[in-house]
Amino acid sequence: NKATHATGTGKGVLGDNKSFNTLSSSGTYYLQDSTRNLKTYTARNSANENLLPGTLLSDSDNYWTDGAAVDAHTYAAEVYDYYKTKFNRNSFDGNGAAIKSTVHFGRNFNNAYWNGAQMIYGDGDGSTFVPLSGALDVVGHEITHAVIERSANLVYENQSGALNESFADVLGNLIEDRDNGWLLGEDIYTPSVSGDALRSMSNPESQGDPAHMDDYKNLPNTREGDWGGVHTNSGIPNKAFVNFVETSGITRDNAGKVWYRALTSYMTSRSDFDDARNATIQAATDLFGSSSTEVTAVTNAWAAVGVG
Ligand SMILES: Cc1cccc(C(=O)O)c1OC(=O)C1CC1
Ligand SMILES: [Ca+2]
Ligand SMILES: [Zn+2]
Repeated sequence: NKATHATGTGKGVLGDNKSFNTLSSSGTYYLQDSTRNLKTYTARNSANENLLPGTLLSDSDNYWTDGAAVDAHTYAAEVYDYYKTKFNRNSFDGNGAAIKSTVHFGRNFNNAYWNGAQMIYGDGDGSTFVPLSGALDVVGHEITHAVIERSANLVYENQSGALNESFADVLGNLIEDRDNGWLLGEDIYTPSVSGDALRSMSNPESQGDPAHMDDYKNLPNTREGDWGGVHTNSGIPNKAFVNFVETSGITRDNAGKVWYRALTSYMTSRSDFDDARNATIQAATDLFGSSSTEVTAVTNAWAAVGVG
């Protein structure tokens, strides 16, 4: 008998109820959404990347109690839908590529990343992080790394790497779509501390990150130097995006269209902050006209962080 679509239900990492597409085959349900080409696996706490993607998650009654898996699957569906409906992009490659997510990678693993082929989520150590798929902005960030790789393919070091991180933060928060929500990872970071986050786009300095070129951190291009500070110098383009949204009165959707068009039409692997400024000005010009308030706002937004 062939596999058929089913609807699973379950609780996410934070105990919230949700439903999602699963596949039913020979009496077993699988975490596979064939309408969006999503598959969610478990590494069963192995840290061996050679065993990825691991085991496709299955369940006997389609009621799922693995919160990390439920969130990885449902949030990947939300990210897929965002790219499809807002930008008419079918998956990260634009061609319906399978979005594979593996949860429970490693032990106490405080990390989440795109490894060039799939997403990998650790469970966190319970004090710095809870399972990292439990935040929509994180899942949006990780899948956007894949979109970036298949478009501008910004090299993950120095200014191009900081742009890679920034575009992932921007899209992650646009997809999460919270009121004045410019924090990253707030839902899964330090469960015993409220109000903090991994990063803040509106106030990078609050997490020790620069919000202006004057404070650009010249870190070594090594693992210890975070490849030239890609997760910290991202504060500068992040702040530029927040300036753009908050001074122009543009909708978040239209701001996202400007950034997406810059990324996919004008930026390349070695684009630096000045190139990103020019790309976003060109994209705003394409979409709203050279004398539009949007073009003025995006120009001022970069100037305010010392770019241009
Ligand atoms: C938690 C974490 C550790 C290392 C790299 C990344 C990474 O994906 O760059 C990472 O995920 C994030 O930054 C998400 C957005 C909060
Ligand atoms: Ca957020
Ligand atoms: Zn990242």
